Amino acid sequence: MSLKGKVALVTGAGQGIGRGIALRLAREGAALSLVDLRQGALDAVAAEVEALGVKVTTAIADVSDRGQVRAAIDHTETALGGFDAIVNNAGIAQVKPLADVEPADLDKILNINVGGVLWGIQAAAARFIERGTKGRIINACSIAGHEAYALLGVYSATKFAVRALTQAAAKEYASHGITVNAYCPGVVGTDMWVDIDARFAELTGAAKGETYKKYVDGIALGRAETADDVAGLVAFLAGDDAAYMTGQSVLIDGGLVYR
Ligand SMILES: NC(=O)C1=CN([C@@H]2O[C@H](COP(=O)(O)OP(=O)(O)OC[C@H]3O[C@@H](n4cnc5c(N)ncnc54)[C@H](O)[C@@H]3O)[C@@H](O)[C@H]2O)C=CC1
Ligand SMILES: CC(=O)C(C)=O
Repeated sequence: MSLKGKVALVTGAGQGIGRGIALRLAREGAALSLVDLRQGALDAVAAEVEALGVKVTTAIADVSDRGQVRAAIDHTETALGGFDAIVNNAGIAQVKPLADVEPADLDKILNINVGGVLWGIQAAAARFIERGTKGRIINACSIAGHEAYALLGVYSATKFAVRALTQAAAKEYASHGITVNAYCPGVVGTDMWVDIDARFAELTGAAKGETYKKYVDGIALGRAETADDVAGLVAFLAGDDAAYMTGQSVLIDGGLVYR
């Protein structure tokens, strides 16, 4: 598929899955607006994107802040001359037994994982409608959005919420030709999983690496997922071949959760 002439904004683009998505969309010809919390990380990914021969810009924004998300979209249009797709990828994990969750924990993860996706949907849809763009909204869900995991209960709840927002937004914006879908990765070897594994070790006494290995051992295709595995699905969702698809939260996990 070609995304030549399209402009895509990716949040959480400074590393991990977001970086992989940015590079893949760039390889398909899209101009990229990279959004994250850390300028150094954004600059490094921007250099990789630029080397692929497409235009790129960066913006610092905390996705839990609605005003900052809107400002990042404004910046994208000004810098790249358009805005066709948003990938609401930024998210955090939290490993805790439900009994130990504090109000501040809940606020933080809801504000980023659910608020960040909601503000991205809201701001992108408003701009697409204003411009008459049949835009694409693509959200980060997870296997944990289809099946909740012990010690990842609140994280799982945020991903169930992303699935709900994806369905509701698809219904609300379909009449404008805007599609809304989500990708649901399994176990991707990013820093997020390094942290999850370390927290499981603290809480359960598992050896370092043991929890990650246990999860990966459950994957039918026999290996951990890469950011590029996820990015291929996101490129499809951003492209013409997905024009008739909306409201779906698609599992891409090598065979781990079956729905
Ligand atoms: N790693 C995995 O196995 C899986 C990850 N996911 C989801 O994929 C998405 C990306 O995950 P990873 O790349 O693994 O995570 P990561 O932790 O490696 O990278 C996340 C990026 O998001 C940025 N970020 C965090 N909070 C932010 C905020 N408030 N505003 C702006 N940027 C922020 C971070 O600075 C970082 O660059 C997340 O939504 C995650 O829940 C879903 C399923 C599996
Ligand atoms: C990080 C994540 O979504 C899982 C369940 O691996």
